[in-house]
Amino acid sequence: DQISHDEYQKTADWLMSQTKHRPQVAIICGSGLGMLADTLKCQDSFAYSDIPGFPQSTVQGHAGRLVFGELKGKTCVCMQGRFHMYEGHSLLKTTFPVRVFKLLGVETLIVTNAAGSLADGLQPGDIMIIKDHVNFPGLVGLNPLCGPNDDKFGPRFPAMSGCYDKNLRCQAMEIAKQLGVAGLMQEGVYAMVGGPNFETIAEARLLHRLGVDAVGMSTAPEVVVATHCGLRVFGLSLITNKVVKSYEDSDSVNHEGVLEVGRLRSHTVQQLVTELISRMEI
Ligand SMILES: Cc1cc2[nH]c(=O)nc(N)n2n1
Repeated sequence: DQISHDEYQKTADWLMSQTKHRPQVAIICGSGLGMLADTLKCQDSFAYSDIPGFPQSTVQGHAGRLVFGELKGKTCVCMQGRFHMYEGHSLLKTTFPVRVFKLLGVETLIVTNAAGSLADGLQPGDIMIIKDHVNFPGLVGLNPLCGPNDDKFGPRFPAMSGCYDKNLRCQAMEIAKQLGVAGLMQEGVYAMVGGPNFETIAEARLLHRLGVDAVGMSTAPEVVVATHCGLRVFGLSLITNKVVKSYEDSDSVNHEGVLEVGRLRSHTVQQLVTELISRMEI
């Protein structure tokens, strides 16, 4: 199944007819991090179900609203709730909003997600600035860019090296120091797995051996599409749990625990993203 350029344009035109906001920054809020949207000023918000072409979010902890507004003088659009491959959506659907943001004039995409940590130094409650990702589904052809290329968005064979903007990563670390939360933060490699099940111990050990620091079930397809159409990208993972890597360890992870850490740290993530946006020279 394909999505035509006109379908993206139709959604963008509908949104532009419903709000005067013309966003420069788009933010995709991960599990339990939707509160960021509530801090936008002069909000115009829309339920995904009211937006032509938008899929429906079905995951507990994801609201399902698109919120436009002002944040530190920058016009932003925030996704409260995102779409995941494990919900059964095609990757064209999970990444549909990214191309709509491009057509609205957005230049920078900020993605946040919840993830389990494989790196010994990353504890639950820590924040990982995404330095790079491993897109496992993409490596086997589950990729939103599969099919005829839409040259209006980007090239047939887009480069992905450096898709997480280095300048924004440096600024985020600087902000963390000033906020006094640098101790919670480090850069790392994020891996996307399809889910919805969490990893087996053998899978966790394999990922760790491959140099992955945190693992989640989202983000990579959105970033691939964003990079394809020339958006600058910044990503961070809120570490919700340590992935079980030992057969002696009796712990196991569950979605409730993932949401709990999201609530705990969401204020810090909010401060970080807000400050990062306020420093953006648009
Ligand atoms: C959102 C999320 C949280 C975790 N934790 C984990 O151990 N493995 C995952 N794949 N994920 N994904």
